[in-house]
Amino acid sequence: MGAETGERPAAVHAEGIVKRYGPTVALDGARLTVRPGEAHALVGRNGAGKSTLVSVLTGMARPDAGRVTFDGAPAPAWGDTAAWRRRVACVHQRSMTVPELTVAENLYLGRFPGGRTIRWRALRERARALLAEYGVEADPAARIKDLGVEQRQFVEIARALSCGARLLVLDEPTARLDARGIARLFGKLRELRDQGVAFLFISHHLQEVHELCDTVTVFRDARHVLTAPVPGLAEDALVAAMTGEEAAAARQPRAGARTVREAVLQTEGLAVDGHFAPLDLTVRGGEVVGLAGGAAGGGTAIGQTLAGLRAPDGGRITVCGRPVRTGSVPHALDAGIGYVPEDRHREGLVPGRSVAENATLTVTGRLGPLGTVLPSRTREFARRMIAALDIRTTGPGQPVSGLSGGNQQKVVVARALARDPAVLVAVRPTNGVDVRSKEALLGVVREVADRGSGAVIVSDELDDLRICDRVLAVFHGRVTAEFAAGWHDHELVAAMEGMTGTGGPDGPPDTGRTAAPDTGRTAAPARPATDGTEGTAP
Ligand SMILES: Nc1ncnc2c1ncn2[C@@H]1O[C@H](COP(=O)(O)OP(=O)(O)OP(=O)(O)O)[C@@H](O)[C@H]1O
Repeated sequence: MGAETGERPAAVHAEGIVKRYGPTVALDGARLTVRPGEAHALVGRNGAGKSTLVSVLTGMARPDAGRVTFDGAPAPAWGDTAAWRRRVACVHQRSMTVPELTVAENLYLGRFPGGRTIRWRALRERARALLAEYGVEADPAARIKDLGVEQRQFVEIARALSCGARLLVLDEPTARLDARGIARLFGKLRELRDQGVAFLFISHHLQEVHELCDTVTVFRDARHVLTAPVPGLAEDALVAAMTGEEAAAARQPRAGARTVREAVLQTEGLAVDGHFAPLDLTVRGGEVVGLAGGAAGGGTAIGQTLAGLRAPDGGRITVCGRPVRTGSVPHALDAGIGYVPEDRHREGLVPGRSVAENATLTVTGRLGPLGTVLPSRTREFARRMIAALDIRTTGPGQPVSGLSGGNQQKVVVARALARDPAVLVAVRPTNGVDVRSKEALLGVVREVADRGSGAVIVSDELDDLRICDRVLAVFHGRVTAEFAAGWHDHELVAAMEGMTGTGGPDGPPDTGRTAAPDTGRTAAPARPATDGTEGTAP
């Protein structure tokens, strides 16, 4: 924001922050300064201390040492929640709304106007006015659980800012949004910034940092290592600061020529009304197949149906030629389908259990004993996975609740691999995982296929799809095009958004994530898929 705000005290300034969790030093003398009206990114590898700093800056965690000021004034007293809320607003990695309550109730949770007697009609009217003030389209009477991720986040932003704060902290807000949702979120953030709101934005998507932020701070191993203006900062330099290594050439495993074996997974006419049309899919051993599409495209529902979490309205699934009873998680598991869910919090982990236990528990084993897996094998498998997936933990015995978000996601992937699945079905497997760990994780998926299993990756992340031998674009629940390895980003992005067979040869620059829909792209023609099983790139 330049000279006019340069003299003003920082929106938030933190220095010398130390935070320990038992033997883990989550922050070690960390510092950060966000200027008024600034869009400031905070990046770093999984476990670098970003979310811990967010907790300290929002009054949710008490640092062991250090100082925080807002607008030059000392941070509120520990425990004075209302005072913290007036200083800083926060949208967390995990939704802090109450799903069963209405939008209006959530907006005024813990601060119902009018004292003890709640006047519901007046509350809804107030909520309506508040939502309108922040340009949020949501019905105050709707239950939060019936809203999409994006609307829920906007409600959280409105709630957070309505307490008077001029500083908004967003911890991985784009992790569960598709390209259109991200474009709308960024539009809203830019509007808020024009009104003088500063924000601290945490993301593993470096192109989002470039798109939205003026300044970036890098944390590594619990410490501040760099603060620099975003324009002119090369991505290599940013990654080097995050990893402490010289930037390596892209090591992303890519699909290549492979031995493709017999079919490990087949679906015939598999369909869920309102989610996806009859799907005939064949995945062979040695093959990684991508289902490319945004969150609402139907890919997630396909993944859930394959995993037995959803009962299909029609169709069959076979694994290695044997029929699988659909709509049953135990049968899918027994048949050899390993599953990485999109939402690690809801479908993923048992927080109180250790990394080793979680890595070997099956979904159905959640409440029961560890089944046939012996503890020593459990630990051994966990050790191998900790190394292969680069999980930052004090050891296999650490409870997963003590792991950072990205490291928890890696445990979910480890668990899906524990049973040596015939086919691995992974929905957005690198969600929340840092740039370097992403390479390791995708490399592991590639190896699983190279050893003879099949894999299906459901994602709209181009990096996830790059390791696939072929990619089927899914739009509005239908496979609309098929691409062999070697596709161009712009043609796949266009197909994911339902644009098949339009435009000319030039596309938007490759960004790694599907571009927002308003980037003015033109797409190369994609060949429409026939049955979703065979095909070549256009
Ligand atoms: N409640 C907790 N108990 C024990 N250890 C914790 C707890 N919260 C965080 N840690 C540890 O502190 C370190 C920093 O974690 P933090 O969540 O701040 O990382 P992060 O940079 O946000 O990572 P990610 O990108 O994966 O979200 C990690 O080693 C983590 O295991």
